[in-house]
Amino acid sequence: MVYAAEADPLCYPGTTVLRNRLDVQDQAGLDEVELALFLIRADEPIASGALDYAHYKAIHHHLFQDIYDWAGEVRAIRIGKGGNWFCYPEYIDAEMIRIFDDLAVANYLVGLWPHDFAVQAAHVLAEINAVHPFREGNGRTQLTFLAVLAEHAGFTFDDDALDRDRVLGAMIGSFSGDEQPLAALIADIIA
Ligand SMILES: Nc1ncnc2c1ncn2[C@@H]1O[C@H](COP(=O)(O)OP(=O)(O)OP(=O)(O)O)[C@@H](O)[C@H]1O
Repeated sequence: MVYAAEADPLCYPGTTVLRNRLDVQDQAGLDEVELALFLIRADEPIASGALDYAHYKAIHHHLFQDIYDWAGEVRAIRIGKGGNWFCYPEYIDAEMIRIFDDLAVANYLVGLWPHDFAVQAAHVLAEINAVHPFREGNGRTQLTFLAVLAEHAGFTFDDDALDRDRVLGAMIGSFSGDEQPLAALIADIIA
């Protein structure tokens, strides 16, 4: 997805196309290979971990390692979408550590009824989305982590039930503080 961003050293000069390991310099071509390589990695077992910030970064690295040298690394520039600016880069680490500390205190949402899991997981996802730690690949990392979190808590997670437009609408709503559509979406895809 194309971001509103400052001049970005990660992009080819004079473009908004991210430098990539395949050296594809047009956005349509990059979108195509990025999706193909992502799908291969998404099909592999996802890195196991402690459901902490390091694990979250390892998931991003796993998914995007074939495409970007900086896979698993936090962005260094300010970015936003649709008029919403995400966390400034200098505060990303502190915010992510806080979010994952809260998740640990909540015992990783284990032992909850599905409705309560959905409400609390929606809050975690909304917070991570507001931080948007990576330059690209945040949405796919969020959903992959949600699947890991749901399965760890004993739920099954139905990827196929994810509707892109519904996810987008729910995430945008959550940015403005309305987490209910995101909670309803999560409740619909876990069992
Ligand atoms: N205007 C917005 N405000 C808040 N969040 C947004 C907005 N537009 C998109 N998002 C969220 O940002 C995430 C997408 O981030 P990013 O483009 O880095 O990830 P991606 O994996 O490359 O893209 P996608 O999720 O579209 O496949 C998604 O969770 C999406 O719902």
